[in-house]
Amino acid sequence: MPFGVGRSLADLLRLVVLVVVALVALVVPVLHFDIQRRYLDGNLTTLSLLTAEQLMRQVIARNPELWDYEEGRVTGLLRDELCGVRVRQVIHAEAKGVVAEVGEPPLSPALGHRAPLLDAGRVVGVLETSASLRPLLVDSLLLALLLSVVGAILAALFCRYPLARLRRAEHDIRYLAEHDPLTGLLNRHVVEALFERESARARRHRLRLSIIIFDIDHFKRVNDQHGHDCGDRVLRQLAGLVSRHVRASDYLVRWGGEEFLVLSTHTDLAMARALVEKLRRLVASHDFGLPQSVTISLGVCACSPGDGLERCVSCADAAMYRAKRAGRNRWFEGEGEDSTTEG
Ligand SMILES: Nc1nc2c(ncn2[C@@H]2O[C@H](COP(=O)(O)OP(=O)(O)OP(=O)(O)O)[C@@H](O)[C@H]2O)c(=O)[nH]1
Repeated sequence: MPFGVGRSLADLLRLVVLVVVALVALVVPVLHFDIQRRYLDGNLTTLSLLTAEQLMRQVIARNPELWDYEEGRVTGLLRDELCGVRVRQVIHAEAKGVVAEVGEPPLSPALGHRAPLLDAGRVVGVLETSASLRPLLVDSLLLALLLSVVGAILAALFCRYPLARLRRAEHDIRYLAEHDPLTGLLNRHVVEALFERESARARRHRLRLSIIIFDIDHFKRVNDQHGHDCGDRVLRQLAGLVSRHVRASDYLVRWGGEEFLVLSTHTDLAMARALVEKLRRLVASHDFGLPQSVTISLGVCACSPGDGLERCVSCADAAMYRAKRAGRNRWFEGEGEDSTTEG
């Protein structure tokens, strides 16, 4: 009968790790692309500001066979990297249109610049520089892929080791908070939340919900006559016995010392009566390894829709005390109309 509420710290941490990995894999490549684009843009601007003379000096130094300089005009082709970037240049002579074009126009998306081409202070044409952004995009996409893979591996390792340890610790803490250490049953701290959940479900599906409270008869005598350890053993045996005979959809709770509560879902009063009688007989006929038999007194209450936990418990509790007063080893139902004794 596992019971857990709320989102765990481990779940929250896992979410944070996934968000961080996704952000890094997204933001770093975008930043990388932006920085590279600015760098390229700066280089194109620098190149556009070259004078014809400077341009010629650089170009001829690199490709002397391709270049020709006549009457202060630049003609010819440049296929090279200037200022560290591969560029396409279209050089216009004054009023003569394009006189030189370098390579194919870059595929879009591309960056472009236009600047006057000067020769000895005279404008001899227009220098256009442009560069494709595709290599940068490819680089950034590869970086995103790399970061995603590395991030996924790190996140998987984190979830497998530190997070798994945290999850186990959380599980242990939750188990201790929700269970009774002696019997392993749920403890009374969880009943409020359980009842809220199950009564909401019962209202939605028009089902009935019953509460049974039972208490071991003269348990003090067991402790006094056979010792506290023997009393503990009886409590553990009783818990195991009853939990094997209630439905998986029922909740068996150690309510206090030698008192137990069953929150029985999908159970109306007729079914609850049958259950309490079954439990009473079961315990009374079980061999706990003691000279005397162990019996229980029970109280049952079929909760009405809208009843709170407190009302249902006090109804079942009052019925159980009536059973004690009436001689023990018997059960009463809430509001106390009926009772039965050992058959
Ligand atoms: N061994 C053991 N005894 C417990 C534990 N919790 C409560 N008890 C004992 O349960 C006994 C309950 O005694 P009482 O409240 O007088 O009830 P009772 O003797 O069962 O008598 P009735 O309930 O009236 O039938 C006390 O002796 C408690 O010490 C526990 O965890 N282990």
